[in-house]
Amino acid sequence: MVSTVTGSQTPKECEHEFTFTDCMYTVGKGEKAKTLVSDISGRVESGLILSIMGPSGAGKTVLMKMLTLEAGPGKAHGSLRLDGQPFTPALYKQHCAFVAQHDSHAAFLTAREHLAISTSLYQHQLGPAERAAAVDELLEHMGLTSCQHTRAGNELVRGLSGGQKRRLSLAVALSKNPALIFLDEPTSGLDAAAAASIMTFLKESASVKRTAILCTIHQPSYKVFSGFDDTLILASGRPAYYGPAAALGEYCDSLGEPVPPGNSPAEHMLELVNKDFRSPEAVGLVLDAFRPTAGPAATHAFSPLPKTNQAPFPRQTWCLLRKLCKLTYKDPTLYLGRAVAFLLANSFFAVVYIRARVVKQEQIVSRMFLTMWLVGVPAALGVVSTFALNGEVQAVRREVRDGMYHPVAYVLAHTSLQLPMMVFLAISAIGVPAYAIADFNASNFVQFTLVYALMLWAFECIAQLCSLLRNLLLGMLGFLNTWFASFLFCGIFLRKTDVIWPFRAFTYLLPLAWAFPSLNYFEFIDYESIGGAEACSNVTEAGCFDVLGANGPPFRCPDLQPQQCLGLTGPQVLVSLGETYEMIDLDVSTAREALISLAIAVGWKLLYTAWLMRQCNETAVPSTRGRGKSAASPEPPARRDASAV
Ligand SMILES: Nc1ncnc2c1ncn2[C@@H]1O[C@H](COP(=O)(O)OP(=O)(O)OP(=O)(O)O)[C@@H](O)[C@H]1O
Repeated sequence: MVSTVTGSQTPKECEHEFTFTDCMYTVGKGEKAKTLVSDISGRVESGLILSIMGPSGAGKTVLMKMLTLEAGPGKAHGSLRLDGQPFTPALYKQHCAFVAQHDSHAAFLTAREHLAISTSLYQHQLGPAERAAAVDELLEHMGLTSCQHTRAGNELVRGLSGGQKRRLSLAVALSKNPALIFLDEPTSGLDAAAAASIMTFLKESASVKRTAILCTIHQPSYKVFSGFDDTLILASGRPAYYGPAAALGEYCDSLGEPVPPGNSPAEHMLELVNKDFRSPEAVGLVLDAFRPTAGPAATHAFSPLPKTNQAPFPRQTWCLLRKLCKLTYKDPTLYLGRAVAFLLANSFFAVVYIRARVVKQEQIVSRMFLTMWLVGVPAALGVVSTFALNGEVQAVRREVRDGMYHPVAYVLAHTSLQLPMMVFLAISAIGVPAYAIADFNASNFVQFTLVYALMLWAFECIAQLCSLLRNLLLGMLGFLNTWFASFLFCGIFLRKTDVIWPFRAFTYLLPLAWAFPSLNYFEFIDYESIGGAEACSNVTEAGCFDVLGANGPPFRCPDLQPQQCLGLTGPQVLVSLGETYEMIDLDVSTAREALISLAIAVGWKLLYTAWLMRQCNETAVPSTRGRGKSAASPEPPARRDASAV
């Protein structure tokens, strides 16, 4: 049995301190309730690194999520305090930063550009020269000066190495000057040398920047482990050791399990508590031997937490807009690549329907269907946005939680760029295919383009909404299904009135049904003389298709088959088509339809914004209820001292 440890004297004065006491996390209810972590306590202060280690399934991720106030499926209990104050989402936002296990940099921005953006948001009070100096200092501090102009890269684009990316993530976090940084597995996926170099930079950041660092780590090498000040080892959700990393070897001795020569204490201890290597009873003995130590009753004196103000809202929007513009220029995925894809796809359809380029009776229906393909196919390619934005939104959620900017600033910046890009995409989609190849009526080019751009924007907003689904595949399927519903219920295949409820809602809420009538109107309305089928000349003589009286609407002879003659002028054609395809209408109010399209797009955008804000604000503060008397005013635990074991 290991003796109870009195612990070293916690410094009575320190800059900042984060404590977590008596932490417990449970999922499920009643008989199915399961405790994932329990009885976990620890503390970390400025300048020190606390590592949370444990074999796979020990509860590191659960604990890290709980400490960073991330909402999860279960209930968190315990007391978290920063400088003695209850740890709230607001305190987290102001004074903490999180470095996720998977870096989420914009692949096409360089290390310097990433830091320039984070610095101008976090340190907005500095002038341009001071900010540039701050970026230089961060680059130098994290050893990134030599690769400052290298883009971050991703699986497809070469860029920074894994270790450099991790250091860039740390540098971005440091640009906030946080009191506390949480790191999730900072060395995972790195080779031994890169992991050791990360450790060096972490130590330096803690001591030079006076940051408290708390990180989870799976299996540290000796070099990495020796960089930690304190360590908390978990197994089966319980603490197996908490104290100075340097004292772990002695603790193993006291357990009667000395560290074998050539092994690191961390490696040895992790084997002692790993159920894959030892029996549950043997692991249980190690866990039972651990005695948590009560903290000293002394009150601490802390330096005041720095006053951090988020950049003013217009500045946030402006910085994000600049970042997004830069990305649009450098990253072809989102817009430039799609513009080319639209051009190629629509050119294909224009060539397939090449005979319809001559406006004559036999080709009018083909021309209408060509319009449908020119509209429908690029709309479906909005799925690319769901894919691209799913990655981006993960970074946005994290940055918003870390207080870099407000989610509405991001939505505004994104929308300000998105709107002109929709016009650009519309021109790419129809410019050459519709007007050069298919010879559409150019007199309404501007109106046609604007309605088309509005329709694309509505789909873009739907794609954005789908990108919020955490499962990318479900997001993409969600978008494609919505697009398909829009296509099916656009009014060509089914009359609105024939669609049963609740499916009829699709005919009102989705964009194609509102864009298609206007686009056909703009294409056909100005044709003054349409040649073709012989029947048409007879028809004219018979008086059909004439304007009734002076101002009446055009009409078609009741006994005339549409395939014989659809009309000699654009308005007549619109009337004829409208008899078969209900949504085509000579009397369509294009302004009204455009406003409805706009309202649909704005509706989807508002839905997206609300959901994004909800995701960004999903936090869970552990409750202290139901944890007994000690939980009401828990004391932070004392660090174990090497000499005390
Ligand atoms: N939502 C949940 N419902 C039920 N059990 C869960 C849930 N989340 C996690 N667990 C369980 O809690 C335990 C701890 O999981 P956690 O992900 O924290 O482990 P870990 O230490 O981070 O492991 P690794 O290093 O492999 O990531 C595991 O046994 C896991 O199966």
